[in-house]
Amino acid sequence: MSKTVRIATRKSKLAMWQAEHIQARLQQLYPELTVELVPMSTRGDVILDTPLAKIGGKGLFVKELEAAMMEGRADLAVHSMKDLPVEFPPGLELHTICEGEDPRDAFVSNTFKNLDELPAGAVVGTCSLRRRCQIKEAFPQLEIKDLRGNVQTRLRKLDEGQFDAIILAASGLIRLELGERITSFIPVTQSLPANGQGVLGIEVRSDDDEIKQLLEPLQCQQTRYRVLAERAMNRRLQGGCQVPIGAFAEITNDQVYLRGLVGDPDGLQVIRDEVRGPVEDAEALGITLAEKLLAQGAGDILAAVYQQADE
Ligand SMILES: NCc1[nH]cc(CCC(=O)O)c1CC(=O)O
Repeated sequence: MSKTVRIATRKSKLAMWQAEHIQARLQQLYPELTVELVPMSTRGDVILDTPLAKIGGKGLFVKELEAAMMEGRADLAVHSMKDLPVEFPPGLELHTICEGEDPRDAFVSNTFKNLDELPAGAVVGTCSLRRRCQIKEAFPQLEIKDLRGNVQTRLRKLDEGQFDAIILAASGLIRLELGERITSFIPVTQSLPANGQGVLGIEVRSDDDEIKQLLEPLQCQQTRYRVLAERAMNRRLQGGCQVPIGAFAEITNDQVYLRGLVGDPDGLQVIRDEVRGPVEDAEALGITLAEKLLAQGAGDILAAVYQQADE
């Protein structure tokens, strides 16, 4: 039997690394299989000059990959869980949650050691409303400027002197073997990560039992609980991927410790709360936390953010 499995992926270096990582794991598990990559560009890769928060739109980075799967040009798609919309189109589903990389945000600078060291007026690059909100809340004297592009482009802009520091997901840098560029890891108490940060998810056709079977050994149960709790919170808040929402679940001894945050992009109003409970209740805990946040006004904050993005 010489079956071919095709992996749909974006063309960025990080996306390619992630797809190649899954390709290598499948190849190792099933030497008789031919595993191929199907690289493609998405709308999110093409529109590079507009802040992501403005173009918003759910699934900016996944629509083309999903079309390829629906049309049978690919069998699976590897995604950063963080960039995935909360819902999937009919006929497709998130099947595999792989083991996660470090979930924290990374502080990257050629001059300063961490956020606390930055002088007033220093310019920090990020286009994440979640990062912006938390930095502005704790350090209102800093200036936040939009920073777009793939990881390499962002580092180049820092090195050219356009920013005093930039914030990136640690996981992306580590995967690209750029871990030495991480000046310091930002504690989750200072920057609560995005839901699913550092985790790879694999999307497949719902009716493709053969592919699901092949992917089973790549599942990580601990990470699945984490992702279940975090995504349930986001879903209940109706948050897309470009919103100032933080969600981070730690799993220890079959217990979930889920922390959540909703704030406005300038960090003027930030709501935090947390819940704990057994892993079997991961999803319910996410919903409970979302409702606690909504009860404290998270809905109004998010509505204002969405309205601004539409203008
Ligand atoms: N939004 C872009 C994005 N999507 C996934 C990652 C890498 C981190 C991950 O695996 O979650 C990044 C880069 C970043 O946030 O710095």
